[in-house]
Amino acid sequence: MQKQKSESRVAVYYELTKPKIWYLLVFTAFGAALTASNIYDIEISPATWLLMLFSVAAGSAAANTLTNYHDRDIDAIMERTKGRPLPSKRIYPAEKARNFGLVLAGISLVLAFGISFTTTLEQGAWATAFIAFGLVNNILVYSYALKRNSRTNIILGGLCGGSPPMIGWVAVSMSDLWTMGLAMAGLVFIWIPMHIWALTLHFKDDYNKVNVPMLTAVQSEKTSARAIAGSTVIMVLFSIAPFFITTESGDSMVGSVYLWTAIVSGALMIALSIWVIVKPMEKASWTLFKFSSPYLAVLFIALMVDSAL
Ligand code: HEM
Ligand SMILES: CC(C)=CCC/C(C)=C/CC/C(C)=C/COP(=O)(O)OP(=O)(O)O
Repeated sequence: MQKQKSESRVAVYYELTKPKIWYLLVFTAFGAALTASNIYDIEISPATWLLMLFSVAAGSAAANTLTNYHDRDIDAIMERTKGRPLPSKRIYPAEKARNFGLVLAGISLVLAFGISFTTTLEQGAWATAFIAFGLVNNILVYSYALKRNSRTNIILGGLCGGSPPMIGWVAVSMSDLWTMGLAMAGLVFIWIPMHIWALTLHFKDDYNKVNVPMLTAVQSEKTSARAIAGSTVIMVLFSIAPFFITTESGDSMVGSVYLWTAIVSGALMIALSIWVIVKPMEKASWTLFKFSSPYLAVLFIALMVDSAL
């Protein structure tokens, strides 16, 4: 009985971190690191892999935990979130979750700085800075400052999504960090509006119950559908950018395998967003949301494969 109880304690704290979300965040860091390793033919030591992946996992888990702590009041009201560990009192008092999140955040910063000892001090310092930026942007800027006050909360509050690819890149090289590294971070950042606005259109009533002004919860269905389609087109157009980026010696970073993957997968996402315009409140927005994460993963897989060829 005691073993089963201790497992459920681990499981409920694991659930508190929203693992499905940080799995993809960690995957984008992994993708950026492997792509940089392929492009510059730099081997990544096992220690650097572990420090980089675990710092991003701990940082993302910390951010999700601390935003769950902050949003426990509205989460208890929204249908989609009321079963979570804090609203359901499966973790009580809530300060236990806050402390857990703060410890995770501290661990993520220490692990990121540990990259200094397996690469260079400059690389470790940048990795630490990107973790700190991700934490501050997601917890303080998005959740505490913007989420309940601005329709554009996910724009300034979405910059954190670019942190994991920047950490993955800088764990391998400082070269082209602000061109190709930033482009990979941009893929995640520019992907966010289509990812979340499709979902919040689907859960419009939930968000209005708690007065969270997600753009597609407060706009008309027609305007929301257009915002989703517009953000999808912008994302697809931006997804071509890595194909045109070259190294300092003028060599392309990625080639036609990535280009055609981005074009074909982008065409599917645009088709889904047109479906949302035609039938805005149907399951079309939910389908677009569910396709959005695999779409981002496919782009990062194509970057890894193409850079290895
Ligand atoms: C401000 C930025 C973002 C907001 C507001 C946001 C919001 C959300 C919400 C509300 C959900 C549904 C959660 C649930 O009810 O289970 C969700 C799911 C998800 N998010 Fe995001 N998200 C953001 C950025 C990101 C980023 C940067 C990533 C990873 C790169 C990401 C990955 C995911 C994944 C993998 C899921 C689960 C998808 C599924 O169930 O199919 N999100 N997000
Ligand atoms: C490296 C590092 C620290 C990066 C941080 C990146 C990060 C954790 C991004 C997650 C963003 C996200 C899923 C927000 C959830 O929004 P929400 O709280 O509105 O969703 P909810 O309504 O489902 O709770």
